[in-house]
Amino acid sequence: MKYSIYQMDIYPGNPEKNRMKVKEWMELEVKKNKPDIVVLPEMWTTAYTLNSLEQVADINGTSTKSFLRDLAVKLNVNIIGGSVANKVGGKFYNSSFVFDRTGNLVYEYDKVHLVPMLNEHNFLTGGAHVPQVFELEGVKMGLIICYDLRFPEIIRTLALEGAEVLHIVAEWPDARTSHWRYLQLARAIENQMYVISSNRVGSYDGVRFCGTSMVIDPWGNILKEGSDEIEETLAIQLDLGDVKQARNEVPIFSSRVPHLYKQGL
Ligand SMILES: O=C(O)CCC(=O)C(=O)O
Repeated sequence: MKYSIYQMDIYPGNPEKNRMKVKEWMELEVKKNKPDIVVLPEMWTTAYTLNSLEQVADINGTSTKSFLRDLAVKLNVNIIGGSVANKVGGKFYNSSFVFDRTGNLVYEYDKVHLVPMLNEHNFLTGGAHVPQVFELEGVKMGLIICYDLRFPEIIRTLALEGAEVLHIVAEWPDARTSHWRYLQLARAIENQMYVISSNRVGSYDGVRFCGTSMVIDPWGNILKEGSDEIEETLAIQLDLGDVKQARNEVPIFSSRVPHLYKQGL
């Protein structure tokens, strides 16, 4: 499975300009590396322009869905569509869309965990459902958004439901780069899954974002790591058979004793 991950800088509050930028990147990238799957970062149409959501957010995901669907079909590529600010029924969500190469919307998810450090509760509504497993190219996968990474229980649930790859789309600030790196490594090792992340670079409103997008294998080996400041593409071919091998050699899933674990945790 070939991946191309876009570690992108984002024009604040300018969906049109960001869509043009992503289109150009994807067209070039598909020509150059022929990926099966491309990955975009969190809130890539607007950045964190929370004060202007009324002006810049998608409505019912309409613009983003038609943009991503068209690209998926035209370029014959699966798209993990990062996330976008999205107004649904008068409320704003941080929403992800995944399209397969035939243009089917195979998954959508609204970020469940809102970030107190960004006062997100004053602007956004948290999603009503934890992430679910979806499939691309016959492989079971999951997707979480940024702060969700701090909640291992939702990722364990994905692994228990068969996910072999976890995607993380993010705008993670450089004030906590070490958390970003170690938490991803821990999630990969404890769930014996690939972790693939796309984090933005650049700055907005006095916050610098740390890039450091990663590809980690089920043993916790870092196969690729982006820089902490420049825009770049991480292109890589993965052998997903490694997941079964890791789970056979260290069989943590059959060693679990869930009847002893506190219910609801
Ligand atoms: O958890 C963190 O430190 C950063 C989270 C965040 O910035 C986000 O979810 O957008």
